[in-house]
Amino acid sequence: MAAAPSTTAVPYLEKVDFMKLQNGSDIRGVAVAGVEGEPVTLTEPVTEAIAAAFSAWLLEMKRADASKPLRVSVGHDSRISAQVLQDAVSQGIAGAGLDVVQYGLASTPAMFNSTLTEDEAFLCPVDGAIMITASHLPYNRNGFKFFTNAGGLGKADIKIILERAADIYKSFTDQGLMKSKRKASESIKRVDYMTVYTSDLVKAVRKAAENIEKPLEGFHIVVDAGNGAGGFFAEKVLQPLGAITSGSQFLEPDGMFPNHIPNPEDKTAMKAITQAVLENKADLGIIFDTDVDRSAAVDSIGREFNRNRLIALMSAIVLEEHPGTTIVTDSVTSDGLTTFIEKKLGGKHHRFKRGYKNVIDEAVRLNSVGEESHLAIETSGHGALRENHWLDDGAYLMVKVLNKLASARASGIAGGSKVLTDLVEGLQEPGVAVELRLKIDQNHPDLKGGSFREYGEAVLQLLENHIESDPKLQKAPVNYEGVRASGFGGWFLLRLSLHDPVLPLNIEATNHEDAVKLGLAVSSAVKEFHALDTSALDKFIQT
Ligand SMILES: O=P(O)(O)OC[C@H]1O[C@H](O)[C@H](O)[C@@H](O)[C@@H]1O
Repeated sequence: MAAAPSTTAVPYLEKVDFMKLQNGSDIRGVAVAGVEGEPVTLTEPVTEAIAAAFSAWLLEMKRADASKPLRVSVGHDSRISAQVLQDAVSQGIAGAGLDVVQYGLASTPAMFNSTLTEDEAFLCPVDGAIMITASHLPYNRNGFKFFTNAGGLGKADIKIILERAADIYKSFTDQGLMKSKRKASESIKRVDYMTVYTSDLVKAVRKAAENIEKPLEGFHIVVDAGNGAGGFFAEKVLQPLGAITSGSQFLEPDGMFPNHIPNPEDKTAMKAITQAVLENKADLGIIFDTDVDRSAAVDSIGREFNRNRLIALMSAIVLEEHPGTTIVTDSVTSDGLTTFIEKKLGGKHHRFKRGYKNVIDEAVRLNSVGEESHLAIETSGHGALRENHWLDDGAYLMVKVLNKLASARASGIAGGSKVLTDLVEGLQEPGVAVELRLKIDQNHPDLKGGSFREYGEAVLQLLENHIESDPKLQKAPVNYEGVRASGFGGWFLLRLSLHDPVLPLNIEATNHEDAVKLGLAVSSAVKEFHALDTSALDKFIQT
């Protein structure tokens, strides 16, 4: 029960209120009031407690070499709550006795990079980094991602930090908060770190192009940053490399995202960049999500390098450099992609679980047990390369694509982005590809007090039994998540969402009719589960 209304800046909160802010390996919540049914959960004191908890965690991690105060960098995307949360985060860090270095508008990968950069003039490397972002979520949300030089924090660390934050929060007083505010205002340092990060990207392309100063001279490349944090890519990366960037759009940060959702998985967003490429007769289009850890591209004739096609392109590039290497992907990749990677490119496709951190951790694990892997990539556009410290960086993925363009030009091959399009030649693409998200009603009596996860697992178990008794369906021989089967010239995967009480169903087939047959197979298996909202599936199989 909540305590009586108080005049303090620190209203009573339970530990569970903190735990609810965990979203896999991120923290996410509501930071702006005004949306019905979505009360603010990331208040300033909550944020300060989380930053203080991260600082305490970091102090423990780095205790051995903490002869001088630890440094933590703080950056944010274009959200309207960014400034308020940046102040609260800074107070949490300063209050814990650590040094705060603010970067202002930044990308998530740049924040990780700041733990690796060796440059004292920019107060680098930092010991820890906090990115304030909620990726492509609506304007009222926000959240945090945390990094050390070992990479992004995982689920288990986030849980510890939130538990600790709940305890710290309990000890907050109005006077204590005033004190940390004063401490922060006296000690915060500001650094233009994005200059360091972008010049690293520029250097990487120049190096790949035998140190030509402007290897992209003559290329016309348009960027769509969706009013997120990625606008820097046009001016600070492409232009110094000689590319023309006119026609680039939505480069100005605007946390209301007035043009489209900054998300390469969003159809409207992809349409917007495709249109910009065609209207400007550009060689290439590049699109980023809000915090630039994801990206996609569009070739000069408007074909998307997105989802399986982006993975195919990146696999082709990486397998040229590392023949035979294993490509780790998420679970919703197509059968056609496996054939392409294994038969055409001579690599190995390891289709693992959904979730960028899962994919990256799996690639790292494979290398540690002697299986060489250089690329971990998700259909969502998250991708990480071994050569880039397994940092999932949408901008770096595009650097690899630019390298390919530049080296083709250097060796006299003309034709704009055709060199890229040719690389994915032969990838079989389904006529129909859908993702239907089936919600589990957590208050339904069918759950019998159990969790939605248990309920979801029961649905999956029954579906698996059905597949085994259906001669038209073949269960995927190797599968790490949910239930995947092939049949009718296509496949489906039903799995539990990483975060929500939802069973996402992916279906791919040559045509709608076959996709419906796959949908019907799932539908007949799950029909007894009344807490499962199958309306999206019902609608699909009726059309
Ligand atoms: O399991 P889902 O609900 O489909 O969500 C899965 C997605 O969640 C987040 O957005 C992660 O950043 C992605 O890496 C992941 O793919």
